[in-house]
Amino acid sequence: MSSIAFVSVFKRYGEVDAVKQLDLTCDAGEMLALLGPSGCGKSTTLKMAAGIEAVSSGEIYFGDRPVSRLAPGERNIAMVFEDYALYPNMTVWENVAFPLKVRGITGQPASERIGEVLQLLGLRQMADSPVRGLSGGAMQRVSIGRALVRDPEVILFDEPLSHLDADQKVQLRAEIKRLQKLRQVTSILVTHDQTEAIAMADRVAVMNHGVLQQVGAPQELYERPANLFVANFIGEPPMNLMKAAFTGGGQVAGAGWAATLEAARLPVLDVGNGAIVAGIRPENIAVQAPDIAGEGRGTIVYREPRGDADVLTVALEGPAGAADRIIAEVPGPSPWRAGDRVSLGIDVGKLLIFDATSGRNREALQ
Ligand SMILES: Nc1ncnc2c1ncn2[C@@H]1O[C@H](COP(=O)(O)OP(=O)(O)OP(=O)(O)O)[C@@H](O)[C@H]1O
Repeated sequence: MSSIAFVSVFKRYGEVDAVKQLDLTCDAGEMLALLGPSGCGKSTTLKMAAGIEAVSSGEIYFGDRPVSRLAPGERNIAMVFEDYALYPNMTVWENVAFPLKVRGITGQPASERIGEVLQLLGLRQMADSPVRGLSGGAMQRVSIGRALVRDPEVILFDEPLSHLDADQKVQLRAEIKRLQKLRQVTSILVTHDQTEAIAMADRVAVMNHGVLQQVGAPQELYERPANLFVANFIGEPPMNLMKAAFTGGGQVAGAGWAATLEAARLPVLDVGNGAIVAGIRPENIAVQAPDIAGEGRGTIVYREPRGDADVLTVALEGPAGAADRIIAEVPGPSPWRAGDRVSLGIDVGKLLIFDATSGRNREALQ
């Protein structure tokens, strides 16, 4: 078991900088998710760890060992791909046996390991079935079995759940997490799906345009996003992000709302007069009767019932009519309907302040 460290890694494809100045470590035994929109450089990062793509500059270490000049076969990694990459005419057993066979491990030692892995993955009953004809979930289990069977130093998961239906996704992500923890295999997971990253990974690295934006535990990214990109990317419905300004006395105001921040936060937040953006998550806004004092008033323009929650879009009442719209998420079913006039109570302790130009969270640690 070893860590994986990217040190000042760049990857250029001609004119395109796919990965820029990446400094990132996946600790030994950890599962680290690389998360970001299409084209952000997450697959390229994974391919460089695998040795499928060469780094343009910088170094990748497995533990203390620099690996960036080693061929994939010399790195002791296993990969799990989104399209399973199995041999369809071989049986489940034969597919899992394959990596051992190519390394000359056969007979009793191989059978024991294959049997154990099939047991772990609940595949014992289908050992003799051809892979062709299995469900997507079962196929992906087989490819996980094939990855685990030879105890690799590192497993690289490339969008492993993207072809599965919702039920299988939920089941398999729990399964992968369980096995990864049980075997303590250092793992990197590439995904564009934040639910998947948050459910499976110990830490999540968010990338955009080839640049690492933030790395941290899921809760950390959610509660203390380092910048506007992460704030907007993590969370559904997304964080409300509104142009705002400090108006004196610790008060921050936008179009149709105003909140007073705790004095202790002001030395870090109310600095200079650069433009700011205020951020608040929908669940940190209370929706109440219009006569109750709050941080703003408005009218519900849209209500989306989600069973256990209602997502309410509120058009605030602004001085010049051009006020913000705020999304609030309240426990459901709620009494609120489109057309209701309401008062909004913002949980000011959860209100974040970002520099509008750099996008940086003024309270970010990194
Ligand atoms: N072989 C290649 N040749 C040229 N450009 C490439 C190549 N592979 C990737 N790129 C470019 O590098 C950038 C990063 O791509 P990458 O596939 O790593 O992103 P990604 O976040 O994994 O996206 P996706 O989820 O769509 O795979 C993109 O601009 C992409 O077009």
